[in-house]
Amino acid sequence: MDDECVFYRELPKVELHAHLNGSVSFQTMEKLMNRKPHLNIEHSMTAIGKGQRRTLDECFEVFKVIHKLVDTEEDILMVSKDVIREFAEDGVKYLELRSTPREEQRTGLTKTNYIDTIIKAIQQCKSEGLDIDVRLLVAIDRRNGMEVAMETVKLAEEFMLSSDGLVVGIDLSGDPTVGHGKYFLPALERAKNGGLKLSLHLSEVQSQLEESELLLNLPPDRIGHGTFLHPEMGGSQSLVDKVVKNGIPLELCLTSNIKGQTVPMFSLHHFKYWYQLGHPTVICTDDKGVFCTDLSQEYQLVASTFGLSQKEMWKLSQQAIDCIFAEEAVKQQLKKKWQDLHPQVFK
Ligand SMILES: CC(C)=CCNc1ncnc2c1ncn2[C@@H]1O[C@H](COP(=O)(O)O)[C@@H](O)[C@H]1O
Ligand SMILES: [Zn+2]
Repeated sequence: MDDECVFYRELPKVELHAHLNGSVSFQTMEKLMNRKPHLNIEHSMTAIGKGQRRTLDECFEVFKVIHKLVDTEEDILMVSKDVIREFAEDGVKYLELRSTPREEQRTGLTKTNYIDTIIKAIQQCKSEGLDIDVRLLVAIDRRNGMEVAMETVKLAEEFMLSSDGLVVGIDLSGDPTVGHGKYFLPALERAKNGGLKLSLHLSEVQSQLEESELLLNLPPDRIGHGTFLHPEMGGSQSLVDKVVKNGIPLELCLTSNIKGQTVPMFSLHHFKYWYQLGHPTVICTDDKGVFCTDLSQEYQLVASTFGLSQKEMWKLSQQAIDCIFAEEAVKQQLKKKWQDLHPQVFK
């Protein structure tokens, strides 16, 4: 590893946009494939390698394959623990995982068990002494419609009350070309009123002005991607104004956007636009397994693409602490941790 790599790995980081089943590493995938050899699934079907690009449709096909491999409580426990360990090894000190609760008739998996198992994994990692604070966002997949969305919110509410602060919010994700955001407003409003934080995939693809306008009125607590919000990308000044006025942080995932072809090249990534505005942005991975990346690589990529210094990158990782969904006391603990680690990272 060269000095730059070492710096970005040692840099303490906050990861706020990581889909559990998109974050499964090559090594964990190997274990899953060995558990289910009859499925005949190969690595080329679950990840998009270096230099490769796929259409959005093709990317969403990948998740269907992964879901076949992860369909028992045992799988979910292993996947969750491996993903948490890998983020910890990469220098992530605070992680918000997100995942869509699934039921599988074949294996008897229920949505409640699904969430319970992820919580169990978080607790086990904690008791093993891993230096990472992990929280969970329960995800709504747009493909499943408004009724399932409402059920999901109710389930998340129950877990928010019973999980000792581990379940902190709701994510709206899934294929952005399916359905319309307006159908999810009642569920999202209920979540917000009940004390769940909202992170919404917004303007991930072009021509979603009306949907973005509606969803921004909630307003959400964070935005995933927001690729097409600003006027140069076919968005509008009114959308930008709403985001800025409400100080809504953006979760930005460079490799994901390049490999999913919503952004043509790194130098044209909307990180630049929002960073120049001085608006809070958080660098994230989205799906580190599918896109073959990790958070330290994403930080290094931002630094090299936009010519930011190590000091500026430190500031970015530190400012991400203010965007987390966990309570104020956790923010204070993390700020102290960053202070303590500073001399070691800049030795
Ligand atoms: C296609 C592409 C470029 C992916 C990146 N952008 C994404 N946009 C919207 N939803 C996503 C994305 N990546 C993952 N997800 C959601 O996360 C799920 C996988 O994680 P999980 O099963 O919820 O644990 C997917 O089925 C999908 O609902
Ligand atoms: Zn995402």
